[in-house]
This record gives sequence, C-alpha cells and structure tokens, in this order.
Amino acid sequence: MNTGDLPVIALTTGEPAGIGPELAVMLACCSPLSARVVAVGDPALLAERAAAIGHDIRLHVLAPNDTPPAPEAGVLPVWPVALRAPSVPGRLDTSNAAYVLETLNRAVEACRAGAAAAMVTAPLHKGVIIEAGHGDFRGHTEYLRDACGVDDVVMMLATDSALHARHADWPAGHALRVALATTHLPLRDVADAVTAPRLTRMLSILDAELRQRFGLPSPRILVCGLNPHAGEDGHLGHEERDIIEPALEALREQGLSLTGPLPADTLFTPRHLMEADAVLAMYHDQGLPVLKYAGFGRAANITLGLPLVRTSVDHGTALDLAGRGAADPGSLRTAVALAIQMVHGGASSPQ
Ligand SMILES: NC(=O)c1ccc[n+]([C@@H]2O[C@H](COP(=O)([O-])OP(=O)(O)OC[C@H]3O[C@@H](n4cnc5c(N)ncnc54)[C@H](O)[C@@H]3O)[C@@H](O)[C@H]2O)c1
Ligand SMILES: N[C@H](C(=O)O)[C@H](O)COP(=O)(O)O
Repeated sequence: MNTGDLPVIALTTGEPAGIGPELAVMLACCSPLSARVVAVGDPALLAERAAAIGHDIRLHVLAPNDTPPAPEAGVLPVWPVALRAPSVPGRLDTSNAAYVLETLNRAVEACRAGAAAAMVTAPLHKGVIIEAGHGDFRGHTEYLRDACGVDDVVMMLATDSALHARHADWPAGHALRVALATTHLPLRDVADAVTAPRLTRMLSILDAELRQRFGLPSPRILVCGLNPHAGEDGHLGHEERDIIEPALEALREQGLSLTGPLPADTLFTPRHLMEADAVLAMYHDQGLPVLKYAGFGRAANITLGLPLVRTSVDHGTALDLAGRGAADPGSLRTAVALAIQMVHGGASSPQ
C-alpha cells in the first residue's frame, strides 16, 4: 500500500497534566504503525514533554485541512489546539478542561468530515472536567455518544490476543472482550439501570458491531448475572429471573447467540471465556478488573455504536507518572493497532 493511502488516525492527547502527551511522543518514536497518526493537542506542550522525557522528536504542525504526511519514526504531525493555561505534570487545572474537550471535538469533526478514518483517545481526567463546570460529564464514551447524536453506545475493552498464549488451551488469536451494560454509574444506581430495554439495546449494538467491525459472522456472547450466583434462583436477587432472562430469551428468538445469565465469578474462567467472543458484564467493576488483570497495558477500550471508529487506552491519566517517561505506551499502541483493524473492517483482535 502507498503510504499516502494509509488511514489517518486523530490521536487526542488527553489531560495535559497526565501521561497522554508523553505517550503520544513515545508512540511517534516507535517503529511506525500502518497509519498516519496525527496528535490533536498543543504543540508546545508536546515539545516540552518530549524534552522532559528525553525524546528527540520533530513536530510537524499542520493546518486544519493539511493532509498528514507518511509515517516516519521520530516525527509527530499535530493538529494544533491551544492550552488554556500552562500545564505542570501531575497538577490538574480546571482551566484546561475546555482544552481537553476541544481536542475531542476536533477529532470528532475530523472523522465526520472524512479527514480522519478513526480517533484514538489518550486518557482524560473526569473529575477535573466535572469540577470545571461540566457537571454531566462522565467520560469519553458518554461524551462521544452525545457529540455524535446517538442514543446508545457500548463500552467494550479487548485484550491483545497474543497475551493469552500462556494458557495452554487458549485458542490462538482469541482476544478477551468485555462489554458493559452500564458504564460510569455509582454502584448504588446500577441495579435500577439494569432494565430489559437497556439490555436489549446494549446486546443489539454489541452483536451488530462484533459482526460489522470485528468480522465475526455469528458472535457468541456470555452475559453475567447482576447478583451473587446469578440470583440463586431468586433467593439472592430477582433481576436475573425477572429482567435479564426474559430480555435474553427475546433476543435469542431474533437469532443472537447468548448464554446466561451466568454467575459472574465462574463465567470469568478460561473454560467459558475461550468458547465466547465477548462477555457482557452488568457494571464497570464487575467486568473491567478481570480484563485489566488479564491484559493491563496490552488492551484497548472501544466505543461501539458510534458513527465513527473510536478506541482508547486501558488506563487513566497516571498523574503519579506524568512527565517522567516512566509510563508504558503499550496500551496506546494496542489502541491504534485496533483502530486500524477496525477501519479495515475486520478486527478479530488487536495485534
Ligand atoms: N481512557 C481514559 O480516558 C481513562 C481510563 C481510565 C481512567 N481514566 C481516568 O484517569 C484518572 C485516574 O484514574 P485511576 O487513578 O483510577 O487510574 P490510572 O490508570 O490513571 O492509574 C492506576 C495505576 O496504574 C498506573 N498506570 C496507569 N497507566 C499506566 C501506564 N501507561 N504505564 C504504567 N503505569 C500506568 C498508575 O501509575 C497507577 O498506579 C481518573 O480521572 C479516571 O477516571 C481515564
Ligand atoms: N472505564 C474506562 C476504564 O476504566 O478504562 C475509563 O474510565 C475510560 O472511559 P472513557 O473511555 O469513557 O473515558
């Protein structure tokens, strides 16, 4: 393929006080991936963090309509967005919340205008954006849902399949994928949010996107229960019997391959997981600790249901590491690789 034909990926550099800017620099210094990755952020910030971590990099600042150049190790093209205030590693500043949101808006615009084929996001800090006055902000997932004008999206994290080779029986090339029925909700509110209409929408998006974007013709999905032991026949909670089972039964009649609701503790064992293409967990900390235990640093976060391809890292802003060059860029590389595969329509697993 001509390098001029490689897909353009808009990489938002995230919270400026976190590790996002230096991860973008590290990515540009590695051997190039099969894409033209353009950082969306402040060029002076990127230059400062490159110097702080001792990376020799050349920034190629582009005008909004400039075509990004072919990938070259040590060169980072940038669509510039100006910081609102100087940023110190590790020190959050509400003044820069508008900057972070502007980088997201710019990447969405680039995707929607066809200037980028996908967006990849470095981590942002939810709390500082909320404190800056965006009280409804919950995370990229919800923000991009609203920015793209869709009603529902699904958060799914996937590991790089090569990781699981250590399990003797694990099928080669089989990634662990965990999607969530609810995302950034207080645990107190989760049970009320697990409704049949929500499960129907989430599973329909998950099934459709696994087919369309991951090249899986008949996705096999395991569904967790909400309560211990999936409710123990109604003795430890009724949501499985009254809500989850009827929703799954109706979807099975439409042809979805769904198993569950299963007790989440034993669902997350290799015997079940290697027979499935994805798991739907009922809430954030039911599913993500397992995924991150299996693949932290070699996994990516994907937003399903958007009219664009968006992937992200599996970690947060790591303020404790910012500006030191100690952060691992592995998840960012996984996220970019996965976005490239999704653009090409067949991401059976990130490489
Ligand atoms: N994609 C995202 O935007 C994203 C993802 C997760 C968390 N967050 C946000 O990040 C903020 C901080 O969250 P947190 O403290 O729970 O999680 P965190 O991932 O920032 O940090 C958890 C631990 O992992 C370490 N760590 C994180 N990334 C690393 C990397 N690349 N290399 C090496 N070590 C790494 C940190 O040093 C820390 O010890 C919160 O506001 C959270 O909401 C954002
Ligand atoms: N739930 C994600 C995780 O734990 O990795 C993270 O908070 C990022 O979510 P967004 O992509 O919605 O910001």
